[in-house]
Amino acid sequence: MAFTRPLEVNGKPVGGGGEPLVCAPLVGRDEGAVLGELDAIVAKRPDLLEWRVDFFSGIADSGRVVELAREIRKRAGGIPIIFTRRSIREGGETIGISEDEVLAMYQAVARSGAVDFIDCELSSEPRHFAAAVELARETGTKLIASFHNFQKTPSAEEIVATFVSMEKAGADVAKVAVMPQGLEDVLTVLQATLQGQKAISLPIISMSMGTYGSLSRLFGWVFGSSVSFAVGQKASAPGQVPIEDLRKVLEVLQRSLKP
Ligand SMILES: O=C1C[C@@](O)(C(=O)O)C[C@@H](O)[C@@H]1O
Repeated sequence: MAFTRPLEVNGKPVGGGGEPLVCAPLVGRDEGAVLGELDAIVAKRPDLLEWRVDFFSGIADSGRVVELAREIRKRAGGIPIIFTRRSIREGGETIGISEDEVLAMYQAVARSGAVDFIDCELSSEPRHFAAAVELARETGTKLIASFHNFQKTPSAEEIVATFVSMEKAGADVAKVAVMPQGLEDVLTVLQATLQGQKAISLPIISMSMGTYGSLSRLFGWVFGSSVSFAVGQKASAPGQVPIEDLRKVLEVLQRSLKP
C-alpha cells in the first residue's frame, strides 16, 4: 500500500520504492567533522543524506564546498544526496556570504554532479528561486522547495496553499517544517499533508518539529510525507529521532498496516 509518492533520481525511485525514506543530515563545521559524520551515518544505511552546508565554516570558498561535495559523493556508497543551505530567516546558521554568492555556490555544486537534490526556500527572492529551478533542469538535479516556521504552525489551508505555490513555482518536491505550540498543531500538519496530496501532484515532505512534532516524524508518512529526517550522528532540527528508534517504530507500523 503506497501512502507516499516516491522521490526519483535518474528515473528510479529512491530507496527502491520503500516508504518512508529516511534522511540523515550532515552538520559538521569542517571537512574532518563532515567526513567523520558521513562514515558513521553511511554505516546506518539511510535512504538519503542531506548536507547542511550552512553549518560548514568553509562555505565562503566555493572551491572547498565543491571539493567536499565530491568527497561526500565518493564515500556515500550510492546514497542520494540533498544539498541544502538553510537561511537564518528559516532556522539556519549565520553565513558570511550574500544570496548571489549562495546561488553561485549552488550552481558550482549542482554542475559538479556531486548532488542529486538541491533545497531552495520558497521565501527566497523570486529571481533566486527561478534560477534554482533553471539550475535543476540544466543539471538534472531535483529541486526541493522548502518552507520553515520555527515559531508556530500556520493553518492547514495556509500549508496547503504553500504546497500549491511550490508546485506552481516549478519545484519537484514540496517540503514544509513547522513548530507546534500544542498537539493540535501536529494534527494540522498531518491534515495539511493529506489534503496537499490531493491538491498537488508532487511528492510532499512534511513535519512538525520539537517534542510533540516528533510524532509526525514517526508516522507522518502514513498521511503522505515521503521523507522522515532522522539523526545519524547529530540533529539538524528539533525533534528528530535517532535512525535506530525510527526504524523500530517503522517496523511495527509497516507490519500493522499490511493489508
Ligand atoms: O527542511 C528540513 C527539515 C528539518 O528542518 C527537520 O525539521 O527535520 C531539518 C533540515 O535539515 C531540513 O532541511
